[in-house]
Amino acid sequence: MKEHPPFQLANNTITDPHILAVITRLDSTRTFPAQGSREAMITDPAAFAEHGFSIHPAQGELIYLLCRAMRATRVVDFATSIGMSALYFAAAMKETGGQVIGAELVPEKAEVARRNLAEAGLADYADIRSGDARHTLKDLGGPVDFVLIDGWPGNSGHSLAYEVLQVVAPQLRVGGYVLNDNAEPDFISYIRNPANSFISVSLPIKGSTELAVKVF
Ligand SMILES: C[S@@+](CC[C@H](N)C(=O)[O-])C[C@H]1O[C@@H](n2cnc3c(N)ncnc32)[C@H](O)[C@@H]1O
Repeated sequence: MKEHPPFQLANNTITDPHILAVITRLDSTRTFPAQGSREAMITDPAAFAEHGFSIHPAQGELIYLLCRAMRATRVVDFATSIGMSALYFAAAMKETGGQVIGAELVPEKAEVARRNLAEAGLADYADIRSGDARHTLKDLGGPVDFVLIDGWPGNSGHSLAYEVLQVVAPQLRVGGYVLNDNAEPDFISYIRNPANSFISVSLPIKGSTELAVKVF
């Protein structure tokens, strides 16, 4: 996993000191598992409960800015892990009066995420669902404005990113965004095929970050 410049408070997106304190703590305490652990990641995500694998600040700020720009009120965080991406989403939801729906398979991680959101004063703006996202995200309660697909190695023919996209894309409104970390090949070929109702760009953030918008 690539290192990135330390988190800086140079931008003017999130200014609440409680939220920034939690983001800064999570960013400065990242841990990375040993190389070659992909097999174990597929078979036992719980073995990685100590590792956040969190999005980088530039991705978080982009999420925050776009959610504010579109006045998003129902957004999805797959997956939540210990809550870094959920913090950026929930910070935006605090301003728009909305809610982030998070999905996390490992219960200990979901609990840590809830604690981090509470410490940031954002508990009221987040619904973190424990369990397999392919089930917990089936009913999002209405049209969704923004989805993060920050996945995990899958154990079937398709990546988890692709499979979760199939669950959430029908619930995304036209004009809604999908942001993807990890660039899973089957996900990328699906989202870049205009017949699938998306147009998409690859942004040079953390290697490559795919940003797509649903156009019909
Ligand atoms: C890359 S991390 C997410 C990081 C998070 N977005 C952040 O910024 O902190 C991927 C997470 O997916 C979780 N996961 C793996 N399989 C899952 C599944 N089927 N449903 C929900 N979460 C899953 C893992 O436990 C891991 O915490």
